[in-house]
Amino acid sequence: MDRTGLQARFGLAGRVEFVDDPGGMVTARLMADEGTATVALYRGQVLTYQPVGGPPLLWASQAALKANRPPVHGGIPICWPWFGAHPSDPSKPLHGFVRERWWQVDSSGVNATGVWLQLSLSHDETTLALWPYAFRLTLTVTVGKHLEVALKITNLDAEAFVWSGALHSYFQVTDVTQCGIIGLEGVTYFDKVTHETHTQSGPVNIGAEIDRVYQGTTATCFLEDPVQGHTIRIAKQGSHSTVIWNPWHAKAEQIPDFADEASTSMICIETANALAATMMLAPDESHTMMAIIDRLEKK
Ligand SMILES: O=P(O)(O)OC[C@H]1O[C@@H](O)[C@H](O)[C@@H](O)[C@@H]1O
Repeated sequence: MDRTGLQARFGLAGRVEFVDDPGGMVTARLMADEGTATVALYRGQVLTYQPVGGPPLLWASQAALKANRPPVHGGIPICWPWFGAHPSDPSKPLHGFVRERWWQVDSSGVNATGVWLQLSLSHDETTLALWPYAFRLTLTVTVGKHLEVALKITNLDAEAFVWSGALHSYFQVTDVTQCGIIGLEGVTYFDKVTHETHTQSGPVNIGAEIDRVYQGTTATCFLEDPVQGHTIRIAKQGSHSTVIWNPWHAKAEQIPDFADEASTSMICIETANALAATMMLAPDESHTMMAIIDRLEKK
């Protein structure tokens, strides 16, 4: 559907409007009294979130958006139905296939939590060729006092299926080397850089490549940015692992559209179900994984 058709069906005066992102792709802008967010319909990807009175909280590669070259690093890409490499076939796309598809707009509205938009994506011939199960995903993005991103996964198949995935959130920081992530103390993680397992002690600090899957954790994370003078709070539901990722300078150079300075101005804290948190869904069963993001000002 074109932008005018979307505006006529799902636009809400002063609350929901359809605009183009820097790459000319149609994007929904949600405007609440407490903040704004944009959601790209291609990829089903939240691109921006800015609470009123504060800076943007999500980082996105402007070069990637302009070029519209997959994968677009930034905002909140959705990894599904597998996280990372496909478990048995490395030729299949990293992080699954739903971030390179058009999502359908189902509805929009305003409720007590804020301004919301619901998108959905279901199986088709191309998804069945990559992954042989019938499914439906609904993505509900709500902006109010927080940004809430809820991914509901429903098994429409006659067989049970196993999935892993993530809301792969990129956060904007001033200088990541001065930040700390609180909330993962005592949690065991698999380090994808060294292939070792360790237990976190104290805050997570970043000064080199980091790619870790923290396992068996439902904890809220707090990203402290002393230069900005605020903390970004990332709470979650229906998620049993948290992924922390920054490619750092050398790896960033190998990623198209990932400017070198991005290594110090962003950090991914991903609401995930990965590795040991891989889930099985029986026919007709659903599961919702949700990230709830807001900003705490330094008192
Ligand atoms: O470049 P992509 O496909 O968006 O993936 C980025 C990164 O995503 C992280 O979640 C993974 O743990 C990393 O291993 C991966 O490199």
